Amino acid sequence: MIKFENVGLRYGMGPEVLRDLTFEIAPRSFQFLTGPSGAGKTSLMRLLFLSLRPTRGLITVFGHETSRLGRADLPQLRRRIGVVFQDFRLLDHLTTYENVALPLRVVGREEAEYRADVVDLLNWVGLGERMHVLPPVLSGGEKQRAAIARALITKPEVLLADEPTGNVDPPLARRLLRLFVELNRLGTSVVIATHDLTLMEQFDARRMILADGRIQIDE
Ligand SMILES: Nc1ncnc2c1ncn2[C@@H]1O[C@H](COP(=O)(O)OP(=O)(O)OP(=O)(O)O)[C@@H](O)[C@H]1O
Repeated sequence: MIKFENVGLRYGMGPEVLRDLTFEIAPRSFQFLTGPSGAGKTSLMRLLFLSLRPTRGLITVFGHETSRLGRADLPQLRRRIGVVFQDFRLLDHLTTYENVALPLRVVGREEAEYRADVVDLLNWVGLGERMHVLPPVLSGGEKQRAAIARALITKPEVLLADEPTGNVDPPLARRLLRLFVELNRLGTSVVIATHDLTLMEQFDARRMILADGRIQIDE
């Protein structure tokens, strides 16, 4: 569903930070993306989300070779990919409920039609009681779960999460992992970028390991 062939990336005139990446993200698959700090995990996540273009090689997303796509084609493909950013990116003037509902609102859906789905999802991530508060009042773990719910509300085919357990304590990290595993069982492909070894030890999944700009895959 996402395919990289000999992909390379450099920023400006700098050295290549990613080199010769060839791999696939299969439908319904689960993988950890790992590697030392600065190895390029965030850069690779941005390539997967089409917010960066590779400097060489081919990236094919849902059957579309991305170098042939114009800017106007990207939003439609991106809607099929959910992303949880390291810094959550919640809007502080909207409630938790409104933040999660936002991706539906921006595509013109009526609230009456989606309200129950948003409430169900908030309950699923354990934020049912917190849906009417503003993000500044949420704890780090609650913000994380709100960001996950917002990424999932459009029922994406792939979920990308960058260090989703970076700001939470170990019991909550385990809970978030269970949430991702459950999501994967329901059919979504999951890519979790993390350097948290304890997290990876809790679930036997494919590991994509970045080092010196190259990728090694442990199936
Ligand atoms: N916008 C940018 N401009 C120039 N260089 C960048 C930019 N973003 C990242 N880099 C460089 O690319 C390399 C990979 O960075 P990236 O943030 O992708 O790594 P990472 O594995 O996510 O690191 P961390 O685990 O510390 O978040 C680093 O050498 C970084 O300095």
